[in-house]
Amino acid sequence: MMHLGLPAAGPAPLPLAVAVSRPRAQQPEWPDQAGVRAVREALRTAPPLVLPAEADRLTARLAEVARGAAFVLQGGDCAETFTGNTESHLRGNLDLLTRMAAVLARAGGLPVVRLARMAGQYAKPRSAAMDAHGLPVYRGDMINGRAATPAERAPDPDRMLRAHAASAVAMNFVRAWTGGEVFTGHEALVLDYECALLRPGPPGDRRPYSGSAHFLWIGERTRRLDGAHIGFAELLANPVGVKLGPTTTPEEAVEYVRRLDPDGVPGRLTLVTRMGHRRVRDVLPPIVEKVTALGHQVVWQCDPMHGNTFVAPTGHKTRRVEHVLDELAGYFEVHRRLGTHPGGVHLELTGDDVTECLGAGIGETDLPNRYETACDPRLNTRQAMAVTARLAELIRRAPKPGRAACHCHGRPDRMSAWSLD
Ligand SMILES: O=C[C@H](O)[C@H](O)COP(=O)(O)O
Ligand SMILES: C=C(OP(=O)(O)O)C(=O)O
Ligand SMILES: [Mn+2]
Repeated sequence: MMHLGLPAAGPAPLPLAVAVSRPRAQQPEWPDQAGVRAVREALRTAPPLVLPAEADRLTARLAEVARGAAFVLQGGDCAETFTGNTESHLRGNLDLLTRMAAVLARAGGLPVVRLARMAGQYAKPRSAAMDAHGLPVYRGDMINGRAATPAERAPDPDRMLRAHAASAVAMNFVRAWTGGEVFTGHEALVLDYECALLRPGPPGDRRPYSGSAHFLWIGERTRRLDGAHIGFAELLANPVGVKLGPTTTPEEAVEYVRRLDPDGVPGRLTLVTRMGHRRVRDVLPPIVEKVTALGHQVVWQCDPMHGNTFVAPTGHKTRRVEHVLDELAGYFEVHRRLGTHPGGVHLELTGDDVTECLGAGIGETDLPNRYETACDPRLNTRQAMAVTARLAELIRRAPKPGRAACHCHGRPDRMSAWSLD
């Protein structure tokens, strides 16, 4: 791995058991501990879904993004489901991601790294523990069922095995359909699952690799610095991300960089900012400035979805495309002003013809027509392509790295006019 010339290899990582014994937010209350132990054992010996060398390849691709020579497009369902793990759904989402990447690659004259929220996005952090019926909330197919009955909502550890199997099927399809160069990622949420899927790297490596995905991120609800999720992410050899919501302070952001990228490996850490369209222009600049001053080559990525969710009068959780576009514009404005690379975006979208977000032909009265998401509202194809067109404009207008006054990145050594990978 390439290092930045920061102090060489930091302190040895903590033992896994110590790291994940810290406060564990958003974990299922499994009723059956013997069942959990048996599942963990089965996952420990199961084939991993991805291999260490693939994760290293992604780190190298993200290092290109970090230094301004590429762009990363991450997208897919908010929550995958077992019944939705079909050929047409996977193909629709992958094809949409590929179409979008092609437009962005042409606009920017830069390679676009495709990172699918797929083959593992089966667990959800929730705002409330109980739903309107007084039942435990749905937390993703890896944990419990969506139907509003006590039996379905009871956490079932066997679902972790089903999630692994469904992810393997999806991963097989991703590899076959795309020819192998689309990477996958999901939120590292359920620690019983993620810890059991850790695998050793090459001899001599101090850090284990995740066998569950190429890229894992820590969510806004589980990112406390003294918590188990950040402890887990610190240990990994894979590239990792952390979601930063509008309450993040610049000092906290710096601490994430120190903790999650102790060795200064370009592309190791992605900071996923999801500030909301109203806050992004105020909250993002001091964070970017303070992190930039540290000298690490992180990837900046904008998630313009999660800060822009509201409930429509119909009762549907939704998002307006215009708010998504505004947050993206704010993100580009901030990075352009500060001379940093707006390295990527992270979107919830689907190739299915859903009516979950507002805009591009979908109004409030259309929401009930095909509102199919298991959790958050996704952009449909038309909406995602509208976002892509706007992104293409923003990318075209952004100063090209190496030509602009970009004080944190070296000159890119690889500028391809048309490339998806
Ligand atoms: O995907 C993100 C979160 O899991 C989701 O927004 C939480 O939804 P909730 O606020 O309805 O619990
Ligand atoms: C839970 C998610 O986002 P956040 O942690 O930013 O709320 C998500 O990406 O689905
Ligand atoms: Mn979501």
